[in-house]
Amino acid sequence: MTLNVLVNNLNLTYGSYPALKDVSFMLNEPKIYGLLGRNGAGKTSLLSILASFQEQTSGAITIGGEVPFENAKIMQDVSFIFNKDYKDESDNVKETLKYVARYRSQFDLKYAEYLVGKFKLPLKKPIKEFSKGMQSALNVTIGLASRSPITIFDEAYLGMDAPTRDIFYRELLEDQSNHPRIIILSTHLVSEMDYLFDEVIILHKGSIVLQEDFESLITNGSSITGATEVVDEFVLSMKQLNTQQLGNTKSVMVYGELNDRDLKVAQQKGLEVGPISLQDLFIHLTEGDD
Ligand SMILES: Nc1ncnc2c1ncn2[C@@H]1O[C@H](COP(=O)(O)OP(=O)(O)OP(=O)(O)O)[C@@H](O)[C@H]1O
Repeated sequence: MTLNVLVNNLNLTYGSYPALKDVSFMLNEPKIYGLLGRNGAGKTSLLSILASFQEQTSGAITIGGEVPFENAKIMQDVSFIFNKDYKDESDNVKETLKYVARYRSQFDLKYAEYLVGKFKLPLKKPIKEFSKGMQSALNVTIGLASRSPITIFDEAYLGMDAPTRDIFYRELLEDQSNHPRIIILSTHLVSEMDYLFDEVIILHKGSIVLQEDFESLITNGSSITGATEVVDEFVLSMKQLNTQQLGNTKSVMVYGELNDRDLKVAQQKGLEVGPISLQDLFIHLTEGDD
């Protein structure tokens, strides 16, 4: 079952500070959505509204057609995994998993135990004595094993070392292919995680600046590099995203599919045509006046 998420002209202000400005989007397929944004862009604010942790100032949000705030039925179907503070948590992994299994109807305890083994988490040690990375691994275990129709990971990898993050990413892809649901991953680690995303949403200063299918985003963007005057002429009528100049060599990021003729002309003129990365695009779309 896929619950769709509809967000319409959502605003959130803290005092007079506008943290979210007219945010609208729709998630209606069981996919992995990458939510990208720089520090303070509003990712956690947005995700905490989706998870009913707080209410918006104005605008509408529905999950499966229902308003999620203080809605016990919808809250059952949404898991929000964030960097929880476990400093007072004297329960161990075993007790914690048992507790979660009691209130998450789709929780797969066997799978959770398998993940605990993969992450090599001690079963009997109190969680407050775990390292930051171990606590994150436990959070991820709970998030994956809950199998909630809407699962949100808000920078869930914090403190994990590279091999541990790799286990997280592999398990995420494997479990998503067996149990498709709406997964939202908020992250700064764009180049490391881009292959996980089916769709990308970029939030900048509280507003959505892009929502696009990852494949088409990457195939529609190119970088054109060569002698400045030749590059300038070639990209003249194209949508230009970013420019870098090094001596007389220029590199321009363009958006819009290049046809065979364009590619032939580029070759004849000695231009190098390369792919763009999501990271390049992210940097470009979120750079600016700071
Ligand atoms: N409780 C709060 N009171 C006042 N301002 C807040 C509060 N929570 C967040 N903000 C502000 O709202 C803006 C968005 O914060 P938010 O935590 O949503 O961003 P983020 O994209 O998750 O950032 P990061 O990537 O650094 O975690 C920031 O300017 C932040 O200072």
